[in-house]
Amino acid sequence: MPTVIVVCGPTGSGKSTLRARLVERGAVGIDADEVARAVVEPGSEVLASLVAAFGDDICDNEGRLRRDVLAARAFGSAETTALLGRLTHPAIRAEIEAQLASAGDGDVVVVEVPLWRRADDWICPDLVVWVGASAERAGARVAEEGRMSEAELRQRRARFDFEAQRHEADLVIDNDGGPEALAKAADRVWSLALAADGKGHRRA
Ligand SMILES: CC(C)(COP(=O)(O)OP(=O)(O)OC[C@H]1O[C@@H](n2cnc3c(N)ncnc32)[C@H](O)[C@@H]1O)[C@@H](O)C(=O)NCCC(=O)NCCS
Ligand SMILES: Nc1ncnc2c1ncn2[C@@H]1O[C@H](COP(=O)(O)OP(=O)(O)OP(=O)(O)O)[C@@H](O)[C@H]1O
Repeated sequence: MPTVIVVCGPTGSGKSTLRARLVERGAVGIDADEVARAVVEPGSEVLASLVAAFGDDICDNEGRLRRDVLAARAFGSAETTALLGRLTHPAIRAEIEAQLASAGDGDVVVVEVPLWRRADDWICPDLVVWVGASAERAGARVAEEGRMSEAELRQRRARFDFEAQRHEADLVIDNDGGPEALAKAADRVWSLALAADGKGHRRA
């Protein structure tokens, strides 16, 4: 059995950076956002179902998803947000489960999955790590990267209950410090993962 770490937390908090630090220490990395992009490639069944639900104009002339258009339409209400999840999450989960199933005994697999909740009842990790950074700090970092403004980051964070997610985590990392502090936190996660040795919360 591999040891599975879930890394979750708000937009721009440092999840990918922590995942990268863990991969440097020997973990196998999985990024749910990357999987989520793969399942809506042109010609995919998931994209066809999204077009049927949200309209033809969520795609451009080449049949590629216009993410901003879908986001504007889907995140407008709780009902359409839930519909988006029903149409996309099964395929995302199936692909992540397949990648987990192909991991070897003794591997440490780190799954970065922003929207994970224990009640969703999938993955069954040995260790759940929540990475948080203040909206000011995370906003400054992503704005410097040119990825989004602080206002957009706040808007994205408001779409999901990250506080409830934080309360469910085994380990909470405050990533308002610098890269050295995050590297130390990665060392701590790594030693907890090695101690868990695939015998954590997961069901048989
Ligand atoms: C609608 C999409 C195409 C918009 O893409 P876009 O690149 O503009 O935004 P992005 O994916 O970065 O999402 C931004 C943030 O919105 C929030 N968010 C995304 N999906 C959801 C959701 N179903 N429910 C609540 N919040 C969500 C998260 O905070 C996320 O970090 C995209 O969010 C999507 O495909 N969502 C459905 C799949 C999903 O839930 N992905 C999230 C991780 S697996
Ligand atoms: N401890 C840190 N010190 C300085 N910069 C950091 C630190 N942690 C993360 N960053 C920077 O903050 C930005 C956001 O980090 P990252 O991409 O890891 O967040 P994320 O949670 O994966 O974001 P998203 O939710 O969009 O996937 C990046 O530019 C990253 O280099």
